[in-house]
Amino acid sequence: MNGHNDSAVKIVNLSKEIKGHKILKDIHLEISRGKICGIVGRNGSGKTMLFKVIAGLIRPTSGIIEIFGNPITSGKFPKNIGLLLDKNGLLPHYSGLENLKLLASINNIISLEEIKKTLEIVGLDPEDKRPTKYYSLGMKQRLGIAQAIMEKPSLLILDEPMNGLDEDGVADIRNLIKNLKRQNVTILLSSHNSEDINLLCDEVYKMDKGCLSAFNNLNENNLQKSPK
Ligand SMILES: Nc1ncnc2c1ncn2[C@@H]1O[C@H](COP(=O)(O)OP(=O)(O)OP(=O)(O)O)[C@@H](O)[C@H]1O
Repeated sequence: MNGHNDSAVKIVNLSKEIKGHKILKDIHLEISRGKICGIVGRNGSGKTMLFKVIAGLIRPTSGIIEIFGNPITSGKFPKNIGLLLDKNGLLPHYSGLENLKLLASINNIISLEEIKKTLEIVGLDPEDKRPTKYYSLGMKQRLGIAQAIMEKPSLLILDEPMNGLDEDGVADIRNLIKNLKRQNVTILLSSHNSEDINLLCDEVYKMDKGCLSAFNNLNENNLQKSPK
């Protein structure tokens, strides 16, 4: 294996402009297979946009993105990427299990047993028949994470995975992320919590007004949410 084959994510000269507004500016990023890469940055700095472009949900204005050596084609969501975004698009009138069954039917590569097992892994009861509209924020977040990991992606993108979770929830998800790393899953995650970033990430980048740079100076001041 040469170095190139160890690259999980390779981004060169990536920019995204919407209506004259530069949202991502000349981004370069390379993540090796099996690493956890953290992205920090203020609200509105462009983290979510970067994740959407990497996942092929939004077409970049210019630049190259390769996932495990394959160029991303926008409009096609790659099967080896699991994605958790801040809005998780759950169907409110269906149970957690029904939501996942419906999503799993798109690719049809996992069994009902595997779906139920994933719900247990994230701490939800597969037999819970309540519609997700009655779920707490933390339960919805757990279900979103289950959706992202259920098909065992090689690259997992987690936008603020700890959002809405209580202390036990945060501990559960941290353990889950560490376990996935042991299985050589490459993880890209954003967080406003310096402890999560410190504990979990092998490398950290900071997004600032659409520019991405290496970041080594982790403290609360640098991770503040937004200018007040
Ligand atoms: N579809 C769109 N059209 C126009 N502007 C957009 C669009 N989507 C995002 N933006 C803008 O791009 C910028 C980056 O947004 P993004 O959601 O990526 O920030 P973020 O770093 O993820 O913030 P947060 O920490 O709040 O999640 C913001 O100024 C936002 O208003």
